[in-house]
Amino acid sequence: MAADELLNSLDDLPDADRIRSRKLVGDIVTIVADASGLNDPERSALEKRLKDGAVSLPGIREARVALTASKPGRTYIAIGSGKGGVGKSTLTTNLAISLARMGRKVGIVDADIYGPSQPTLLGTNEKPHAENDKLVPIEVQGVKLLSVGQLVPPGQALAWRGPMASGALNQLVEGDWGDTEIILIDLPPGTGDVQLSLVQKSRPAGAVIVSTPQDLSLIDATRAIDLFGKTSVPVLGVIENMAGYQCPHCGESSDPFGHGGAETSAAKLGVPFLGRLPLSPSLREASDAGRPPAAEHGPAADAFAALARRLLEELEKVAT
Ligand SMILES: Nc1ncnc2c1ncn2[C@@H]1O[C@H](COP(=O)(O)OP(=O)(O)OP(=O)(O)O)[C@@H](O)[C@H]1O
Repeated sequence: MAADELLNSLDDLPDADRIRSRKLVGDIVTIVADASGLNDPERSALEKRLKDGAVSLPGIREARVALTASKPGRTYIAIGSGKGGVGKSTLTTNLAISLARMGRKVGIVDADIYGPSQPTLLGTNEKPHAENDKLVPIEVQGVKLLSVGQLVPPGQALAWRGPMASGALNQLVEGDWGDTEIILIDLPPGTGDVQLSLVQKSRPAGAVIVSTPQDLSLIDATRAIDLFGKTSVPVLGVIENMAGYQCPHCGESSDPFGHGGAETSAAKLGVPFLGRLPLSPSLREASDAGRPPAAEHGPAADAFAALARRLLEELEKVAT
């Protein structure tokens, strides 16, 4: 059966009126469905009916279902990576600031128990306080922040085991976020239980995967894409970081981690490519000093703004 015909046959499913978009890559279908007005058990039942219905059609081996409208008016976006050190936290900070500069009310949940770096990246050591048993995010550089790094001394979160880490991370997600519209969740690198539980609890509208261009990082990024697929969270796109290096002295360009690998992998996996950022010593220096380039003017701020715009474009596709 042709792909179009196959997608049209989804219209015969019992919950077809809730389907907002569908996409077929090979024999895997991704369905975005509107779950507004449903409580948690009803949402789970809808998800199951759509999945079961879709895989009962000939030609569909796997169905990934993303439900929208989990928390009205607020959108969570998970920022993940298969491995550490690829620049996930740096991108989260700067994307958040770019989105805030576009007029959005933005928050960051720094859930990276292995290296909560948002306070450093945003140049703050202010601690949040609690009100009515909820943590109240601090406000810094135009964004709100709750970080695991604000709750424990440096290095201590590492010792947390699954349920303890998940409990603490939920407190961050369920903080008193007020009128915040978009919350970026800086996930711990990798695809283990802590990530899985956090994604299941916060039910992000979508996920962004950060990868460097080289093979090993891409294999891990593919695992991260898989984690979101299994939890029915649409991947909004892949960002390639540390792609290409221009020597500040001689001006010659080189590709220490290869070039274009993340874009090729994204195309193969049928997920959008949001863009790339070069390896830039000035970005690292500014980040270490708590001066996110997205808050300033210049090519780096423009590059982050372009990524943020692409992110919003992809978000609109899954949210409508
Ligand atoms: N494009 C870039 N050019 C140069 N340095 C970068 C770039 N992106 C990130 N870095 C630097 O790489 C280091 C790791 O970045 P970051 O902490 O954002 O990665 P991460 O993926 O969040 O790692 P982890 O999850 O292990 O904390 C930092 O020192 C950061 O300043």
